[in-house]
Amino acid sequence: MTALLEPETVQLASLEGRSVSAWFGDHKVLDRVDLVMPAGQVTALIGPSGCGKSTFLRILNRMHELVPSASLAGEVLLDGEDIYAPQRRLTEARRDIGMVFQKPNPFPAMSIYDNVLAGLKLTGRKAGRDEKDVLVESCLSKAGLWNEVRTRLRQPGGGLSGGQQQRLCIARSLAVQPKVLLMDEPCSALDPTSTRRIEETIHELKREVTIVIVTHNMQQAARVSDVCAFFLAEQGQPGHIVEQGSTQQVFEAPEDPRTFDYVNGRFG
Ligand SMILES: Nc1ncnc2c1ncn2[C@@H]1O[C@H](COP(=O)(O)OP(=O)(O)OP(=O)(O)O)[C@@H](O)[C@H]1O
Repeated sequence: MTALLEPETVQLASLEGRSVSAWFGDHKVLDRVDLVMPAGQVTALIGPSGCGKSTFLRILNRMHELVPSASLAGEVLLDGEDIYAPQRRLTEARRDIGMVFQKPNPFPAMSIYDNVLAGLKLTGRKAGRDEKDVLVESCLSKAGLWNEVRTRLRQPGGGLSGGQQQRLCIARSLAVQPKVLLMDEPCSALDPTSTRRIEETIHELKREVTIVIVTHNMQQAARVSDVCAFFLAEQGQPGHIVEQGSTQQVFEAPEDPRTFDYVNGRFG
């Protein structure tokens, strides 16, 4: 059996969208998006509501195709390999590229311990009790939750606070050892203290997993990300990237006046 846990093994991977377009039926919502999300860095996707950030994020781990009317064009390269290539399995992309959603979604009646391990069944990996214990502790520690739950691992995940539930969901994502973690507004349902805890967790995690985060919070994008992409959908046009670059450049010296206006809160 493959060792379940190799704490010293860091698999940093880059993700790249190449000329990604997306449709719902005949409504085109993204137009030829090119974006490199560098290995071991945090990439923030920002932009007004409806400009296609979440759609782009869902394309990155093949969730977009779950919507019956949805289609797409372009490529998504994980370390240079197209996740949409015919020989690549859907489950492979979902294992390599995890997702944390806006609303924390642990299995509420399942124990904290079992919540962390919930994804393992999907990947078909088997583990003994000791191995599971090590994995649960490791993932909860990485998600910044271990000290708060170590004495109540058998209690239901639904009994945790919203912020703790979100960190539990991060731990659950980490248990299958993804190469990339996608986060779709992970703090929007949380209070400021829980938000800061998640942001600290993101800082810690980027040492071992590439992170892509959608956020409406400009301060958060500036605090957590290394790279930033500004999406916009103008006057019924499909969403596209207006500007991308280092977060410092996008926030402090944007080239496009629309970026300047957006990051300074002038619209959206
Ligand atoms: N399941 C769906 N069916 C049809 N249209 C959809 C669906 N999901 C999103 N859309 C449309 O696609 C466009 C992009 O939506 P998307 O949610 O990706 O934008 P967003 O930038 O993430 O918005 P927000 O910041 O509000 O979450 C919008 O016009 C939206 O109405």
